[in-house]
Amino acid sequence: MTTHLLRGASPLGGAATDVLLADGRVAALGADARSGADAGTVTVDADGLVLLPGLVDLHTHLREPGREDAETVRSGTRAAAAGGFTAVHAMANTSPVADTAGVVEQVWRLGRDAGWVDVFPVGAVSVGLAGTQLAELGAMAHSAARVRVFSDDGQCVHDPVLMRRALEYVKAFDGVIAQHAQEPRLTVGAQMHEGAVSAEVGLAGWPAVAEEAIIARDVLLAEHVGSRLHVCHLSTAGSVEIVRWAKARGIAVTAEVTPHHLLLTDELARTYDPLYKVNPPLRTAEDVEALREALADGTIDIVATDHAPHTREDKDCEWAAAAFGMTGLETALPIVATTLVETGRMTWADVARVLSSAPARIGRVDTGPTPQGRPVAVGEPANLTLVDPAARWTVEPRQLRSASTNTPYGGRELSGRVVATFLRGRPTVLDGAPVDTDLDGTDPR
Ligand SMILES: NC(=O)N[C@@H](CC(=O)O)C(=O)O
Repeated sequence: MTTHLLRGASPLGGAATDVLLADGRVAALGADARSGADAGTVTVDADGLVLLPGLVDLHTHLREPGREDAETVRSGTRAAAAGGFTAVHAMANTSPVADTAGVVEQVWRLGRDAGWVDVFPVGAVSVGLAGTQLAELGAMAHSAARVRVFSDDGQCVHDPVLMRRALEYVKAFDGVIAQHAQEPRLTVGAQMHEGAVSAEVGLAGWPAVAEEAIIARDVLLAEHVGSRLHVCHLSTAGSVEIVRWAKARGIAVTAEVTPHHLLLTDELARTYDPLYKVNPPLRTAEDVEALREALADGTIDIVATDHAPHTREDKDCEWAAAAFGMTGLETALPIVATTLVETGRMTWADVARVLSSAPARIGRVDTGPTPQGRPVAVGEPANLTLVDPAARWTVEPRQLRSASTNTPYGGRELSGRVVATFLRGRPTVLDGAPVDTDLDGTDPR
């Protein structure tokens, strides 16, 4: 395998050094890296670039099997690599649902064959996401896909008995239940955040309490059974308060926030453009500020994209008829850089934590056959991302690599750009573009 020398890279934004990648690992740093290079080594000019551990997404919708018109494992993971990711967890709301060992193994194999990032399938909690009968959690955990994260995402596990059983069951293999916190009876027909804007624009509201009531119940359930709970996409200031309380009490809860909930507000619903329709909904500026603060102070553990690609037919229609969701893999890091690093509230080391080491740890993929989210250190797998922190760029939806174009950021200027991504020492992205020819040369679109 070709060796690479990253010249003048700044690991986690620290002092510049040279980094040698050989045999899939970080082989040497500094002067040792230079002396370890040989005639066949490819040099990458990393002057002024921040070197991060490869990003790990705990919440990606890849749509395969079933909705390959919106995204395939191949197209979604290529977009992920372009966004600096070396691993994604693929959500279970596919068709068929990933609720058996067979389906999770299929998704895992598709990911391995595509070769862009490691794909770790998420298993459904309930059969068919129907919320009534526990899925084959053990069979999925012991399959080749080694599932550790279970979620009915898109649906809430609203039955407290089922949730309790799921929390108890996954303890046997150190799994975690990732809850989509949405009380269904409080959100029947809901279209957007319930508040002043929903009243003005006349769309059915989705109260903050519908999220907060489930989180409050679930942290208490997790405490009661002594199991791990992960809360997906926190969107309200009240949710932050509950998670803060639960952590102070020693409950084993972790939480994520999406890039869009760190940046966008319900004011955008005034456009009636379904690009801004998402589950959970965009909230108020006060909620956005509480989420930023909670990410910076560690109450929220990670940023997860909730990349939710949808076809033009499913998004280019009137608001009430449109699907919930927005793409996010290629804009996640720049949004964190723009909202939190550029403003001095987080360092690049913090970014490495919230977008790599912490999600890998929660998903239990920091160990095992293909460890992710490891430190940038000699001997560790060379899953790495080079970022230009000074780059400013304007999002052009057609230039993004997802098979779907439902990004809410078109025309928006962001800071920070992924220049290169390495998966076990092999470049998947160079000069900001996916390295198609090193793989099998096919363009998924
Ligand atoms: N996050 C979203 O808005 N959409 C998700 C599922 C969901 O509804 O949570 C999707 O799969 O499209």
